[in-house]
Amino acid sequence: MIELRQVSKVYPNQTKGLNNINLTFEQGEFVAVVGLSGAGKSTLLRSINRLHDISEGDILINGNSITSAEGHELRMIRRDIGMIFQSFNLVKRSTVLRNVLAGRVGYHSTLRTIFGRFPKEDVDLAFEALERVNILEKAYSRADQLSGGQQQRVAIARVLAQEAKIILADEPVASLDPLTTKQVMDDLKRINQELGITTIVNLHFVDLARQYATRIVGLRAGEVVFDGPVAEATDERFAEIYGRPLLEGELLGEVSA
Ligand SMILES: Nc1ncnc2c1ncn2[C@@H]1O[C@H](COP(=O)(O)OP(=O)(O)OP(=O)(O)O)[C@@H](O)[C@H]1O
Repeated sequence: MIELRQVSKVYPNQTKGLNNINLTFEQGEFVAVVGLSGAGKSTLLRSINRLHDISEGDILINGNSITSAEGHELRMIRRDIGMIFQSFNLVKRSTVLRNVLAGRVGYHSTLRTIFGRFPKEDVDLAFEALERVNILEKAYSRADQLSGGQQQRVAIARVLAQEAKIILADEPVASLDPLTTKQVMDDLKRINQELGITTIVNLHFVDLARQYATRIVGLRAGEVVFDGPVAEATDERFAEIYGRPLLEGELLGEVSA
């Protein structure tokens, strides 16, 4: 479970990224966070795994405060949280397998991982993860030889190899075409259902959020302005969230197979 209690984030230049956020995410939920550019979606995700510090409030991961954790405790909490970024964040000149094995670094000493000496169980986990996202045959390809969609699936496999219990995906499909978008979103959804990994996805496209999530959180100017099931997330409600009717470009249209 993830709990945000009265969380605010003020950037050093005084911009308010989040304003008194109270949210609870149960284990196994698939939640889409939507809102216009600058609404605070990235700030929210980055706060959850403490990629940056919050200014006020507390964030609890399975009852443990990540806000006040340090050293070993912080590393242990972070090990359970996998991040997926719009830009994939792979080591482009390394093989796919090496990139997936990077998900295991939190389990070993730095020295061991610098020399790339991962135990066989880790390699088995990495192959299993690649199989789950259907790119097993790319294991020995260089990451930069893969298409954008395949690279994003490597990033998902890395999180699986990490054995993360929470996936935070920050605009994971923003640089992908509609077909690849569907494949990546399908992977995320399948993993959520099969493994019960709590998944929080920032999405720009409202339709995509409605298609994949079970719950939608709407942000505006750093505040939660909608939190409910997909069925309640109508165009009218989104018009309220956005402060104006939806534009064509904010609706992707149904992504079909
Ligand atoms: N490093 C930073 N320094 C100062 N202000 C920032 C920083 N990062 C984000 N902000 C500001 O915080 C607010 C929330 O930004 P955030 O990136 O979280 O929004 P977002 O909903 O993810 O938007 P986008 O889709 O454009 O990334 C915005 O006003 C933004 O300009």
